[in-house]
Amino acid sequence: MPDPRVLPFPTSPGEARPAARLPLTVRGLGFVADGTRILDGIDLDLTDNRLTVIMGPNGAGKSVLLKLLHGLLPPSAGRILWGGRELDRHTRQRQAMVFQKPVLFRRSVRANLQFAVNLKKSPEATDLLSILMDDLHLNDLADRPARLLSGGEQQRLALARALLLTPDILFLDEPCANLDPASVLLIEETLHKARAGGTKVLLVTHDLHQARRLAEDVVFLHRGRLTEHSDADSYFDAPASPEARAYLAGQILL
Ligand SMILES: Nc1ncnc2c1ncn2[C@@H]1O[C@H](COP(=O)(O)OP(=O)(O)OP(=O)(O)O)[C@@H](O)[C@H]1O
Repeated sequence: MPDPRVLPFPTSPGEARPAARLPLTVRGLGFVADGTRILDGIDLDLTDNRLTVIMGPNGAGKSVLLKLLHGLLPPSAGRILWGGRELDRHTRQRQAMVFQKPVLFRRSVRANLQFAVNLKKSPEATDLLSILMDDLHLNDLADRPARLLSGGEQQRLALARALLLTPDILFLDEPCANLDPASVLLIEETLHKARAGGTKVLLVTHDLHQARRLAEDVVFLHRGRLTEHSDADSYFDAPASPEARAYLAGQILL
């Protein structure tokens, strides 16, 4: 009997920390814009399937890092390897991204979701559609124009559409900013299920409560540099870097 809490992605049952389907290696990554160094010397290995939270003060470079990893910006220096290879069209198709401001088609909720189902062209996609519509409470909204939904409703739709692609990697950039607690809960429960189903989740959030609820490991950025990558327990209980300690204490970092 399949576990109804787990989305039916292909998975390796019984493994608490399975290897990521698409392991990431980053070496010496840098991004310069208009002569300003936004990211510098980033080294990072994400090789297992833990839910990784990326934290850091405003302007630290978190969104830029996600965009570089997803191929939305070109690096100025360094290398990003997915499964040992540079990002290509095939690898990109194994990734999905949810932005803080959802990017939706000017069509109904159902049409937005159907677009992703059609891309997958698999019989399982239709089953997954019905699970995600239930989980994210989208059934009553199905015929509404997506652009007229509230922020929380749009974000639930964006997450459902991303997960319909059954991505190996799911990037989320502050997906719960400005959402009410009920929407946050629905999104977090869905992320737990996606992670349990084998999707590697990389989430940017400023919400410490959310980070504590979700993170299994934490990457901390400060002024374009990666100062810490720790297990979540170590990060929250005894952060190794002075910058992360100050951030968690609510001090303004300059
Ligand atoms: N495409 C771009 N071209 C040039 N500069 C950019 C670009 N995107 C972001 N920046 C700059 O890079 C810096 C880091 O931006 P980024 O959005 O990654 O920060 P962040 O850590 O996500 O911050 P926040 O927590 O405020 O969302 C900022 O100073 C921003 O103005």
